Amino acid sequence: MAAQIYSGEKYASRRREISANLAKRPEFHDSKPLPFMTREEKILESSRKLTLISKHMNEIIDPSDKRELYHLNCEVLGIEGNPMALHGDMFIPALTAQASDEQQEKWLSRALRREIIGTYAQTELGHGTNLRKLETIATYDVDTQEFVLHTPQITALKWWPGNLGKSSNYAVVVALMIIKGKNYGPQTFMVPLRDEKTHQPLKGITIGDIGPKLAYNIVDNGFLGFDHYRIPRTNLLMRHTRVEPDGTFVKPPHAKINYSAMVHVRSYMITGQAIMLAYALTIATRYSSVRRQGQIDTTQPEVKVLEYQTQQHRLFPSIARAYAFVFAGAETVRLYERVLQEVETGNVSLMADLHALTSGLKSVVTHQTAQGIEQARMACGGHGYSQASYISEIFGVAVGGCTYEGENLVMLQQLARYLVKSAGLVQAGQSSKLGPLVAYLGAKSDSTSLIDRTPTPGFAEYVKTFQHIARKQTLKAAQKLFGFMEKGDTREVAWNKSTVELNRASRLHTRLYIVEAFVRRVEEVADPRLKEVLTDLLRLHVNYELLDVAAYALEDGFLSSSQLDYIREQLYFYLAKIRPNAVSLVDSWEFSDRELRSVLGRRDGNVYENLFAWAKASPLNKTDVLPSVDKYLKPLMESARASKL
Ligand SMILES: CCCCCCCC/C=C\CCCCCCCCCCCCCCCC(=O)SCCNC(=O)CCNC(=O)[C@H](O)C(C)(C)COP(=O)(O)OP(=O)(O)OC[C@H]1O[C@@H](n2cnc3c(N)ncnc32)[C@H](O)[C@@H]1OP(=O)(O)O
Ligand SMILES: Cc1cc2nc3c(=O)[nH]c(=O)nc-3n(C[C@H](O)[C@H](O)[C@H](O)COP(=O)(O)OP(=O)(O)OC[C@H]3O[C@@H](n4cnc5c(N)ncnc54)[C@H](O)[C@@H]3O)c2cc1C
Repeated sequence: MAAQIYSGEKYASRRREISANLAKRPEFHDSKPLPFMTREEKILESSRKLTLISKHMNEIIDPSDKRELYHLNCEVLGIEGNPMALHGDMFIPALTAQASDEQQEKWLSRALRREIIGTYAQTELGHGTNLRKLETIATYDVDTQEFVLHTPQITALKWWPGNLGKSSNYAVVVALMIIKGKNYGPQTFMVPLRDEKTHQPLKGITIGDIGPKLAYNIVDNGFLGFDHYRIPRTNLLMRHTRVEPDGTFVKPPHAKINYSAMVHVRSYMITGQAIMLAYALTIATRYSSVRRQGQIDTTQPEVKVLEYQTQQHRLFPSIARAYAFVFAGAETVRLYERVLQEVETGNVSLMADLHALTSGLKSVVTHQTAQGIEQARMACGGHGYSQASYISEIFGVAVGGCTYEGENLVMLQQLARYLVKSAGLVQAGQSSKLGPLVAYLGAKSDSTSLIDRTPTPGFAEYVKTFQHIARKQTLKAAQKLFGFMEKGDTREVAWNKSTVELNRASRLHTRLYIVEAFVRRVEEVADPRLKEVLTDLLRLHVNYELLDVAAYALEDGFLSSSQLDYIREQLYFYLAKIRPNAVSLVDSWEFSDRELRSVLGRRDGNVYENLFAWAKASPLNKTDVLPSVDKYLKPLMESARASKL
């Protein structure tokens, strides 16, 4: 099963080897539990481990293999980030996709060797979503052939970029490019921020950390201001866009080609989110198979809480989602890598499809992941609320994905633009021009779903029902938009009046894609035992997901209420059928205890002993009487007693 999850036996077994190797190297382990450390201690600890990784990586992994590096990072550094997180996730991808060969020679090679540390500085105090209104300006000075970076007002301060505050000495900075008074929109520049030897900020640079956040606190998200700060013309990233010495602007082959670092993260983060959801579910499912509370049969001993149907309903559909997301994530990564290669040859035709797909997936997956993690926490009762479970940290890191790389409701609208265009083609009788991801929009629906009309309905019946729902909602939302425009609204106003419905269409389209990705993967499985378990999980998934969106199919009679009852019964049947495999389904992700960092979710199942040992190790328990008691509480109680006398 691990080979299914990790897209092949090779990587699945490499993960095991890497974990086994690290188990023998205590210097790579957390020196104490992360929840017992201050933010400064965590950053120090993470930097210590980063240095070790840098020194010894070649002994443990193949450093050219992104997935091996990712696993090493998960084991050693964990999810709370590290001082070079953005260096790998965005700085290097931005240089790879946007720097010219010459620029790569100069900077990328140094970045890969970690001679310099970089980040991606785009968001500002006043603007994150609307990139066309960023306020940092890069004005071209033809005389000196330099760009002058400037922060004209407080809202123009870069704000949020990860590792900008304290760790990075370079950044790929996004600024509005002005040449001879003309605004050429957001462009990307390579900008030195700190002296390479002293790490002191360079003259003209104001820089620092933005303070603690909900989670992800090992990362020093930062602020940055420029005071007429000059960089050479050749620091504009010029793989696709160019500015000649005389200020002539050479357009790229696609207007949004500079957004590639964002598309990179959106493509990869689907897998990252699946893994974080699986972390929380591993913890909650293991714990639920140890925790005994209450009886189902009063003549029998107390049961494991996992026997309760409500507990199964709380956890198992999310287990199915974690599988669905990791399968969909593998597809997006493949598409991203393909588009990256095609863009190199000048073919930008798939950029719009990739943008639409990743915009929808990042939004739906992050939202459902956060929901699933929070349910996993509640499934652990009181102990879920303790940081010993580590679920609160997993939640905090994962839920950040709803905001970063494009706020979810905004990104759903990006997909909606693509869907509306496709609906326009259908309306114009040009369905043959629809791309493969939206071809279903041009197909005709059956009048009713055939679910429950055959003894064991195949997945095709479910897919058709999801297609019907997504198609209906897309065409309806597009119709709403076109209707407002026909009545005289501008497109923008009409769009704003239709966005709730448009975003619903985007969600339904994306959920259909996720179901289809799951079906595609299960159909490929050759081993009959694996296929059976995954088929059960997929059946749980399609029934759960369909129930969740059934209103759309009920309202036009595509599904009847008796079919709905059938779907509900199927759901309950598969909850019970999956129960014996539940722990194996989470164990198959093969997370080591080190990687999980959860006292509650350890493989040994010795929950109570582990919790007690953890509590005893809490810094508050170093002494029996705290200084705060000596200083305040004792005098308070004493004075209360004295006044009573
Ligand atoms: C199998 C398991 C193995 C595990 C394997 C793991 C392997 C891991 C390996 C490597 C790991 C590497 C990554 C791991 C990542 C995981 C964790 C990551 C943690 C990261 C930490 C946090 C990072 C956060 C960083 C940031 O947040 S950076 C800032 C991000 N900011 C945004 O996203 C801003 C959002 N706004 C926008 O994007 C844009 O403004 C907008 C909303 C898209 C609008 O733009 P604009 O105004 O310019 O355009 P529009 O007018 O709306 O549209 C015009 C047309 O342009 C099209 N368009 C827009 N964007 C694109 C695009 N990118 N591509 C193509 N086309 C685009 C748009 O569709 C319009 O088209 P039209 O035809 O409709 O006109
Ligand atoms: C953990 C974390 C890490 C980050 N790392 C980085 C980084 O490394 N580099 C970087 O540059 N940035 C980074 N960011 C910033 C992040 O990318 C932005 O916060 C994000 O893109 C959202 O933009 P915003 O903050 O401007 O939200 P806003 O756009 O202000 O969103 C506020 C509300 O307005 C709504 N809204 C905005 N525009 C529209 C619209 N057109 N239609 C309808 N509703 C709208 C949103 O839906 C939301 O409800 C990070 C953020 C976080 C949380």
